[in-house]
Amino acid sequence: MTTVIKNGTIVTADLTYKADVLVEGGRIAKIGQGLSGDKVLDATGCYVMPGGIDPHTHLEMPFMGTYSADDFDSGTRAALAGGTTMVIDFALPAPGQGLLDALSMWHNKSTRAHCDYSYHMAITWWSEQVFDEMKEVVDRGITSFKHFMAYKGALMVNDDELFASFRRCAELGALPMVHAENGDVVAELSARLLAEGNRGPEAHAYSRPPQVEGEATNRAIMIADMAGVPLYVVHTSCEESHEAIRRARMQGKRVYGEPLIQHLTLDESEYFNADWDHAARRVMSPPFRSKQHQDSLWAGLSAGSLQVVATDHCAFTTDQKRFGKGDFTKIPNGTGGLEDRLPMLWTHGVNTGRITMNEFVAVTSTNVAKIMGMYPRKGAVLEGADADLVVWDPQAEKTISASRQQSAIDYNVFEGQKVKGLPRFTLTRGHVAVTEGAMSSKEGHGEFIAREPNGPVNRALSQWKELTAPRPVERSGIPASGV
Ligand SMILES: NC(=O)NCCC(=O)O
Ligand SMILES: [Zn+2]
Ligand SMILES: [Zn+2]
Repeated sequence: MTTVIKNGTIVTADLTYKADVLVEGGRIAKIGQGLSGDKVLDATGCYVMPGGIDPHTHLEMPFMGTYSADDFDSGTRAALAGGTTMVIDFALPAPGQGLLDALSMWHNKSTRAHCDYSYHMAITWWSEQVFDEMKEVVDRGITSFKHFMAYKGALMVNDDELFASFRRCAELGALPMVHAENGDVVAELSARLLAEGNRGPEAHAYSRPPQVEGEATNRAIMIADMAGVPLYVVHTSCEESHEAIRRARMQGKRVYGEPLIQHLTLDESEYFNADWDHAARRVMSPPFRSKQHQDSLWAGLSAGSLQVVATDHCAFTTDQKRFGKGDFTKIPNGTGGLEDRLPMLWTHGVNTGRITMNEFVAVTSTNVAKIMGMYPRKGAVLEGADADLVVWDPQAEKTISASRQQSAIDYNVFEGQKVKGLPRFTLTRGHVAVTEGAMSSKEGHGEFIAREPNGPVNRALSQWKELTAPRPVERSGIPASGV
């Protein structure tokens, strides 16, 4: 059984051209003119692009005394509905729990996935066992390790643990990632705000100013540089953090920054809404920022100093958010966005001229696949690549509404936003999962994608670090060791 996508314009990270795409056995079999197949998908007036890859989701994640409400069933349905064909979630060992143990827990959850997936492994504590198991994790195709510099007393790791883990990542050809906020300062500010009677959701934003993010980003960059490893900074939300990344890249350091669609399009005024529920539903870390920070993030995407747009999809129901009534520190942190990332970015990015269509493909798919070690199997429209494709109708419009979403929660942070640019079809390894909003995805269709360590950037950086490593000076008559 073959499927042909006809009459569309292929848009990749670097090319735009008219051609048909033939899909067979879950892969792209041929790209060319006048192709035919058993089943025809009409792409007239549409762009044929690699499906989105969301590198940052938390599905059924145990967090702040509860579990995020979208699991691998509803979460990956939401992804496909919005043109995203792969998610990278986080396996999160409880402090003291082994990495391989956590991994099998996440493998159990993801059996329900409708689209392909991978994980990052979180380093939430440090020991010889963690050090040893990191190798096995990489051998099993999980090549990125996440570190929380915030959430003191829960997930946070300290600088000595960061340095040890980053060095281990360097040895293994893996990529360390950071949630960059100074957790000690956030804890102090939170306690002071509560003591002063600041108990509402707006205090969440007061407790996490841009400085805590800028400081932690810079610290992580310097630690990664000393460990000789590239670094990926998740949910970059402000100019202070972007500035640190930009500066590091200008100095030749290998650092990636990931803004979220929420930070690009929603601002801090949401927290001043008179409705407690409205504000609490938007509590996430880092919080939404001012317009000035948003402009910085958009500029970073067009300038190339920021490489990826994600969602950090970590959705909680209104009832879950209400755990924090009277104490903002107990509001579960996180927002949704999986179904809306591509339409919102197209509407506010491509339709406004802030980014090109090709840049859109790069930041939503191709750059993720390259950075995360799965290109060109994913993130490409090339013969032999997985047929994870979105046929994008730039004229299709809708108004975002929780009443029509796949996500399991009872609201949407983008409620009422009009978007122009939607999937006509979404294909996951050749299976047509979405047709003009109608779902035909299959629970359990999603497969785990093993990723490759030691990509070109890791190799180049370790070569450079080896070349410039400290060496003893040879002096005549004195052994170099100084003995
Ligand atoms: N971002 C957020 O508020 N929740 C999800 C966990 C995290 O990424 O920090
Ligand atoms: Zn985070
Ligand atoms: Zn996250």
